[in-house]
Amino acid sequence: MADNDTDGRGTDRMTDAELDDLREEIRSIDREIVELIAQRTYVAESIAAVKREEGIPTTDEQQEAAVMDRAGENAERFDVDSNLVKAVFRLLIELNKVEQRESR
Ligand SMILES: O=C(O)C(=O)C[C@]1(C(=O)O)C=C[C@@H](O)C=C1
Repeated sequence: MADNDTDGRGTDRMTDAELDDLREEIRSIDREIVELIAQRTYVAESIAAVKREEGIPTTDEQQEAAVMDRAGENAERFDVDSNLVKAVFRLLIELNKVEQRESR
């Protein structure tokens, strides 16, 4: 970052340190997100195994609708854009469906 610390109080260095800390926080959150996605995928693999044994189809539209409803409710609870959160969950469901189909 350019050194434009004109007030002589080290503001720039402070800002850099603050940004580093915040980005470290994001890095740690990103890792947790991927860990949770992996956990969700493992559980879905167990669900897929049960479905296979029982001869139940991979896709359960009612369950998908319940997941999407919950995503919307949780987004509102945490004050984030519910359409964007639902788009993320749509991708998570698709990820599981691809994996479930591949393991059939
Ligand atoms: O709950 C299930 O039956 C799942 O297989 C999990 C899941 C999901 O990712 O939430 C995936 C596919 C189904 O269509 C519905 C939901």
